[in-house]
Amino acid sequence: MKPIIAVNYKAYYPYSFGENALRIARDAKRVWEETGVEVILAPPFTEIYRVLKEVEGSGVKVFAQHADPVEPGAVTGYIPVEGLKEAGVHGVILNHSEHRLKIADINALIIKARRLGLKTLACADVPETGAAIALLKPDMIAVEPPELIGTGVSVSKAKPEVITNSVSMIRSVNKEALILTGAGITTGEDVYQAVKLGTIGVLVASGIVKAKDPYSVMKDMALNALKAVS
Ligand SMILES: O=C(CO)COP(=O)(O)O
Repeated sequence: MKPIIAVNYKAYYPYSFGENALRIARDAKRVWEETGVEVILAPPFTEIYRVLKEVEGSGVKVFAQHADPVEPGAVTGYIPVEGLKEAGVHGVILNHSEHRLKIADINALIIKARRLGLKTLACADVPETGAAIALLKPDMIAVEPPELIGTGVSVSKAKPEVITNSVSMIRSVNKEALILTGAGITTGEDVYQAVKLGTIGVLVASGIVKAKDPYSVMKDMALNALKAVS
């Protein structure tokens, strides 16, 4: 199975927006072409259109960072899944630590996304909630300890047991979901360890988005992920 490098742009300024958002998209396309690794980009809502145009025709997938648990209609400022589908994204991140949702809403959003043909990447803070969310059958689950997010101290090195426990707890209730991890991932070595510990890839933000050269970081991560699965 192909490893996955998912890039959450978050809303870093100026890194996540405008020309910088496009640069990361071009870099991701290059990494996909050169390695064949599955690359997922989750830009801010405002950048979805141009990022999608930039990666068109390549294997790079574009996800939204969030969807609101609302029906389309008089819901000013909210983003229903239907709107994301119309924007052309391939999938959506749900329940990121910085944008949490109630379990009932995660369930309803996963069901709706599936009906509309969108993939779901649901996040969890600890292995136990990862397993609870696994019962809802998202396509992917990323367990990210919040205390390590944005620190540059990787879950792979600081809390490898979070990864191994996530894999065993999630697999006890769901055999299919692709399991990712994240938080503090900055190097190829972090990715190598995450995959060796049983995941199929990583969800990364600052280590790529704020890097001087996002291409070389992504490429190194992709090559290490491939080395770990071989
Ligand atoms: O929250 C994250 C990805 O969704 C992880 O963030 P960092 O990669 O910046 O630690």
